[in-house]
Amino acid sequence: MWQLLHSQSCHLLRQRLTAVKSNGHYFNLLKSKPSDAVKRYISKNCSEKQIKTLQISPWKLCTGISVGLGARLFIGDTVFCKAQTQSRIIQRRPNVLDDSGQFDWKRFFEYLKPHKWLLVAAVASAMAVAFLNIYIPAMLGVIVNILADMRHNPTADFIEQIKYPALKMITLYIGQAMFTFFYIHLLAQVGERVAAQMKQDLFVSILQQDMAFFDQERTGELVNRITVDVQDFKSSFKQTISGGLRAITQVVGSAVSLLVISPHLTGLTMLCVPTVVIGGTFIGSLLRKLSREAQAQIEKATLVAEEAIANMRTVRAFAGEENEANMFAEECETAAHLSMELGLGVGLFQAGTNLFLNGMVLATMFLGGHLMSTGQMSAGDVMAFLVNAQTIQRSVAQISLLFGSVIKGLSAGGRVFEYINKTPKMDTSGTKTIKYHEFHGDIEFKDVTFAYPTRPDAVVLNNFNLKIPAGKTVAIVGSSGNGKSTIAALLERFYDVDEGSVTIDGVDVRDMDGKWLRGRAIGLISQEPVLFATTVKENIRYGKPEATDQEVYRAAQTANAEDFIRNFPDGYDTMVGERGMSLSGGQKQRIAIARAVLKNPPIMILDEATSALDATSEKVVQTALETASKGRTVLVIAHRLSTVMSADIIVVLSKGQIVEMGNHEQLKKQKGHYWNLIKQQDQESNGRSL
Ligand SMILES: Nc1ncnc2c1ncn2[C@@H]1O[C@H](COP(=O)(O)OP(=O)(O)OP(=O)(O)O)[C@@H](O)[C@H]1O
Repeated sequence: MWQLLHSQSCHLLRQRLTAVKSNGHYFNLLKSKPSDAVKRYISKNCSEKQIKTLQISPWKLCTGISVGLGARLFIGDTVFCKAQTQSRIIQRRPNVLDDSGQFDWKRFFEYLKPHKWLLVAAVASAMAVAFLNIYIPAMLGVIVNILADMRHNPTADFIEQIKYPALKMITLYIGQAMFTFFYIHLLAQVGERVAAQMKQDLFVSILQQDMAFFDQERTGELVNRITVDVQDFKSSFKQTISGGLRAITQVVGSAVSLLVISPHLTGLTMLCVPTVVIGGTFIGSLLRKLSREAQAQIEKATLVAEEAIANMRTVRAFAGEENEANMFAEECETAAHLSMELGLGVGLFQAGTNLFLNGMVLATMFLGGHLMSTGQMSAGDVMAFLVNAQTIQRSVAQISLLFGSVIKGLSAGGRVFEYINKTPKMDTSGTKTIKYHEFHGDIEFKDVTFAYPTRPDAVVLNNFNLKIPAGKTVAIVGSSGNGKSTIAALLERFYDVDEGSVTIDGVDVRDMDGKWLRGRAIGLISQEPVLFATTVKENIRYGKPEATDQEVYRAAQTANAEDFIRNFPDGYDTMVGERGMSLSGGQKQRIAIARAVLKNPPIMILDEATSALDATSEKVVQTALETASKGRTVLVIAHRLSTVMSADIIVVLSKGQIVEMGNHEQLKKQKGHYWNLIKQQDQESNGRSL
């Protein structure tokens, strides 16, 4: 036991030590005083509260489980914001333990509302079982009294006396079995329906969030909420209603029975109830906090594994398997410790409760025996009292067991509701569309100033102005990180400009119906075409779900993809693998072009569409792009200048500002920025060929 206490306390200490890890150096509170560098690190990175936490003496932490657990529960989480050893994990959303994940009771009842009658039936059945469980001891008491009478009066007709109570008892047992079946079956229906609805709403809510939301959230974290958290919540809900409600009813009902049987004995029992309630509520709130931490840590471990598996090629290419395994092990270890702390807390609580209740049973027997000896109670009464008291004991033990599950369920539910209730910051109420025959495709960026929401201080475009005439191809070039892709993102309205406007045919994109803008008006082909793990045909059809097979084939022809698709044994029904893994870069890109062409958008954005390809594939894809772009307004974002020479207008961008503009010949003559970029790229490619 002491070892366990010691390991818990040491673990607390270790967590505090990791909090002060600076550039790979640990400041060991046990052994040394902090160096100046560490002091500087602490004062820069930790709040006053955290510094106080770090200054806790190790001996105080090691003075036993109450202090250890208490310290962990009260001050543990303040350390967590910096308590990371892997830079990848530090990037995690910082407010995972804040109040935004509070359980939304109102919303929860809204989910229950459509199934209220099923729920009422389930609850009624559970209550019926509880009442039968309360009534059965009384009947047992009657039977025991008959048996006891038989000893004193052996001539009485036993069968006659026992017949009705025994029949009643059988009926009670059958009733109990039936209602047990009903409440389990009905509850499963309510739980599954509510969970399915919550999952769907959560997914829809996530899909509607701004791009800024996805810039800071991690895929694994979001997937966890849809799967693990909803599942945990559902299990907890079912257990609470079935076990918890039944147990509470049994406690109340049995307590009433006890009162009827013997107020004296019951008085003794009731004396202890307030202590249980107050103690339970207090410890419950502490354990809930600990459970949230443990869950967050488990999720973190999952994220590490998920990221490594999703990027297996990169991991293998950098021989990073061991590193990933170590990182995962470290996160798992921390998660296991937190869960053990939770288990310890729940265990202590449950053990304490059981001990307390067993003590009560002993006291009851002692006092009951005394009342029997003075003739105030019969043997049947004492028997009924004991069975009732045991029902209470079992029920309370069950409640304390459910405790952990309720805590887990509430925090999982809180995390689900946090995202279900999250409203996107961007205003998506715009409804304007432009009729196809009125659509020209004149694009204008007017006095645009923009910084990404996740980095509001880094202004990417400052007072930026650009007109893209309808039907022309405008290429934006410039060195890396200058804001080229940002221009495309603003035209697609992935983000809203901070100042100024982006218009298409004079209509502000903020006033447009976003679905129409991205689904119909603009086709985007980016550097890394993302394909879904389905057939070639379905991937192309993603551009226009209602497209016929003939339309899909025509789009593939335009994208120069028909030949290679037909050469696959399964043709258009070939499965492309996860993210299109079983296709070459050039093939993936041409399928992406076909997908964009299928929706026949008047505007096309080609964002570094060929930059990930080798020279041969680039030529094939470039030809496909030229065919696909005919008759449309095209915005080309390019790093490689060889792909933009035929553009009508070439815009040279530097630090978010236009520094040169004209066609290839004009800019070449000017011998300015464009000329320098060409020379620079020539040198780079010569260097590469050498
Ligand atoms: N989602 C984002 N959140 C925050 N900052 C971003 C985001 N995307 C880009 N940035 C930053 O905005 C600036 C402009 O990026 P952008 O992608 O527009 O450059 P680019 O000219 O297209 O670069 P490249 O040629 O390398 O693709 C960069 O400093 C980049 O770090």
